[in-house]
Amino acid sequence: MSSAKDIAMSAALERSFSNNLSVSPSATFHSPPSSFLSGGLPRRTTMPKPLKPFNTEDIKILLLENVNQTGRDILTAQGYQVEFLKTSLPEDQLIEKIRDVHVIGIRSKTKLTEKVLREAKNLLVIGCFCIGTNQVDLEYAASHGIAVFNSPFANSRSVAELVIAEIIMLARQLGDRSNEMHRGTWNKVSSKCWEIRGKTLGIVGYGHIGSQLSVLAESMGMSVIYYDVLTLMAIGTAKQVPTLQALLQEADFVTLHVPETPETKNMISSKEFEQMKTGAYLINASRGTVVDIPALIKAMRGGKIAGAALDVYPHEPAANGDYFNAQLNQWGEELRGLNNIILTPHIGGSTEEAQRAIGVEVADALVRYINQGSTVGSVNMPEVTMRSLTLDEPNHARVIYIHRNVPGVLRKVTEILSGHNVDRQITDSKGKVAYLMADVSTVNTDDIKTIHDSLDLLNSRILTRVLY
Ligand SMILES: NC(=O)C1=CN([C@@H]2O[C@H](COP(=O)(O)OP(=O)(O)OC[C@H]3O[C@@H](n4cnc5c(N)ncnc54)[C@H](O)[C@@H]3O)[C@@H](O)[C@H]2O)C=CC1
Ligand SMILES: O=C(O)C(=O)COP(=O)(O)O
Repeated sequence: MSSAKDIAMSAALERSFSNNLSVSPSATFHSPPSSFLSGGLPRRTTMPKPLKPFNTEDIKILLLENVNQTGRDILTAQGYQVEFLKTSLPEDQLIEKIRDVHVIGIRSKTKLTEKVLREAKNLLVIGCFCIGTNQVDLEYAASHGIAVFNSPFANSRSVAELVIAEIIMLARQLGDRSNEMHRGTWNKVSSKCWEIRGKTLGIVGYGHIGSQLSVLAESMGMSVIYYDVLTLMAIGTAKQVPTLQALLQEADFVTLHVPETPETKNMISSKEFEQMKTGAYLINASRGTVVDIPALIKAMRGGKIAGAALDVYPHEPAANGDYFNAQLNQWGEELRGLNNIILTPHIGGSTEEAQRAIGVEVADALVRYINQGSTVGSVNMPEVTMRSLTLDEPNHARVIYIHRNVPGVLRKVTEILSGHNVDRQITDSKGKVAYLMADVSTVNTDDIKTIHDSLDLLNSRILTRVLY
């Protein structure tokens, strides 16, 4: 029977068949860093050391958009090769780079379209170190066996706090007064400056951010109404309204917290501005496509809208630097010329607290997926996990078979595994893709190769991985 080390070697070899990993002859087990153990998998009282599968130095990771140090530390501690860039990349450079890597970490700017992903022949997993996943073609990724993870709420509080600040800034025209003082002008006015106490906040999209904001706004004396496509539990004394129109007609401040989808594109346009109260305010910290910017400019110039705060834009640059001058948009100059408009460079989630938490959460999810195949928290794969195999379980292998969700697959997989003891197995599906995970024992190097090759020959195969 092979030793655990042999099996790790063979696992690395097996992976090289499906993922073109180069395999170093020095594959060994290392004691795992603490992050490996902190991933939310079942713990035992006397914790056997989880196996560190295959040669982790073979895993190549590209991190873009200044992913936080916490995340980089977790990934480098695993021994992976981590390349880090502060900015996003233009499409041609992205395509060049993505061909080579097994993992890519991005934030909201990097567009992983079908065109880009088609070139990503070795890619196993994408980490979105942010909330939004609209920048990734999730369906294409899933149908090619690429799992996608994000951080669903680690920056929600930061966004909600930014919006609170903006509500008061707009109500008191703070941006304009501050700009005037910077230019040396003393302009003390109270006309059309308001307290927020007693005013109505209309929240569009009552998810993680919207509901957090609801709590903060009520604690400052605002009344909260919200509109959402789902019927959701109201927090505090907030009230759900049945239509967007009902919200727009009643709210003094309208704030948007919906994802970017075809339905939310230009959700707030001329018709919606017409429906808003005269003198109302608009805040958009969701996605730039949700607001029709020329319509906003018109509504502000005509006095219908008394102020606006924009954190997000239809086109955002890959790196810090000149924006309105560099971007091909006709309205940049017009926006800057308006009164009482706050323009921020997509900083809703940009706090130390949020970025550190996101770094840890997403990097941990990537490690669990790469090393153990666990898809818990994935946004485009069925959620499947099992406890990790440990050093006191030699001659085991973990089989991961991502396949098209069609009839008859399980029978064929069972046949392939039938010569071995299947210690545990779990399978689940999401749409057209299914994910099967099985731990088999009494396997040696040749067995693993046979299992891998046989699974690879099935018509239903999307991706086969054998770990340990
Ligand atoms: N400015 C920034 O830095 C940040 C922006 N965001 C953006 O904020 C968005 C919202 O974030 P979360 O609250 O965490 O998302 P979430 O998924 O928790 O909540 C979104 C809510 O919008 C609702 N919704 C979806 N489509 C809708 C529609 N057509 N009409 C009405 N409601 C609709 C959903 O049912 C859900 O309740 C993210 O998708 C992201 O695009 C998120 C974090 C930071
Ligand atoms: O979390 C999100 O969806 C955001 O919009 C924040 O994006 P960022 O990480 O700042 O690129």
